[in-house]
Amino acid sequence: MEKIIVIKCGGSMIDDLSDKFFMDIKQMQENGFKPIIVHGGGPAINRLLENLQIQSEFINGLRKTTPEVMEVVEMVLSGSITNKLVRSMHTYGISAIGMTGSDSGLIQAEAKDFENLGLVGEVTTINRELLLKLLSMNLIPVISPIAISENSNEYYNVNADSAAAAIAVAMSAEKILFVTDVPGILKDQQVIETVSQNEVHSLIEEGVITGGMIPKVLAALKSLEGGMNRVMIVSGKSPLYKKGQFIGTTILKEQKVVSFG
Ligand SMILES: Nc1ncnc2c1ncn2[C@@H]1O[C@H](COP(=O)(O)OP(=O)(O)O)[C@@H](O)[C@H]1O
Ligand SMILES: CC(=O)N[C@@H](CCC(=O)OP(=O)(O)O)C(=O)O
Repeated sequence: MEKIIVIKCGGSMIDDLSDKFFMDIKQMQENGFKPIIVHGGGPAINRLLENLQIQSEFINGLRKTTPEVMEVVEMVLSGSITNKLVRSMHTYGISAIGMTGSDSGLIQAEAKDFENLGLVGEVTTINRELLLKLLSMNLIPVISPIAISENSNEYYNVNADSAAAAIAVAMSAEKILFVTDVPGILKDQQVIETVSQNEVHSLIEEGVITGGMIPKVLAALKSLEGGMNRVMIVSGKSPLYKKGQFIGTTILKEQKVVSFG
């Protein structure tokens, strides 16, 4: 099996990705890893909506998506950000191919809660074969989290963290990295190096994890439940790894205590 690594690039630092970030991706490929990039773009969507004077609101970290908002979401994610990222990768000599999740049913979804959230999608299926084919050609897929319904009649806005988690699980990836604008989960301004599933829930309840970090850690937990073993939150503003180790917060599966006798 290929050593697939899913890298979710958050919109929070997509314009500030360091040279080292791209060089690290190249290095991963040279070390035999097959990266798949899934990107977000929340802040850029906010800016264009504001310029167009279109109101939008977040409910539990998810953008309520009317058809009008959806047009802007697609324009920014698939029209602008995917292409920019692919061009940057080419500048560093990395062969990448930009795709939206609705290409060839790459990400299929259904409405999460149409009444309250409109066109927000929950992933149901990933076109695994398509991604495997692209990876076998040594291309890095750069995916925007727009999904399509099973009957292709509807398209959906999927939170990029959940899209990345669904892809990592479907591809049986070795690792998923949530690349964001902070060096990991912070508590009292210090990075927490490792945290268990239960501790994550406590950190949310205590109000340590808030805002955009909530959908990220929930997606991280979902990927652990889906069978992933290595889940990390790392910064895109600094090198991804040092001395062969990724730098950031590792979210660990709860260890089951087995008692004998
Ligand atoms: N405990 C925490 N540790 C680190 N960041 C946190 C925490 N709680 C909330 N955050 C916020 O989460 C943000 C990252 O989420 P978000 O802005 O959605 O990023 P992205 O666009 O990369 O997905 C950080 O910039 C920070 O403001
Ligand atoms: C449903 C939903 O909220 N979709 C997100 C998709 C982009 C995203 O997730 O971007 P970040 O990674 O920068 O947060 C949105 O509309 O902002």
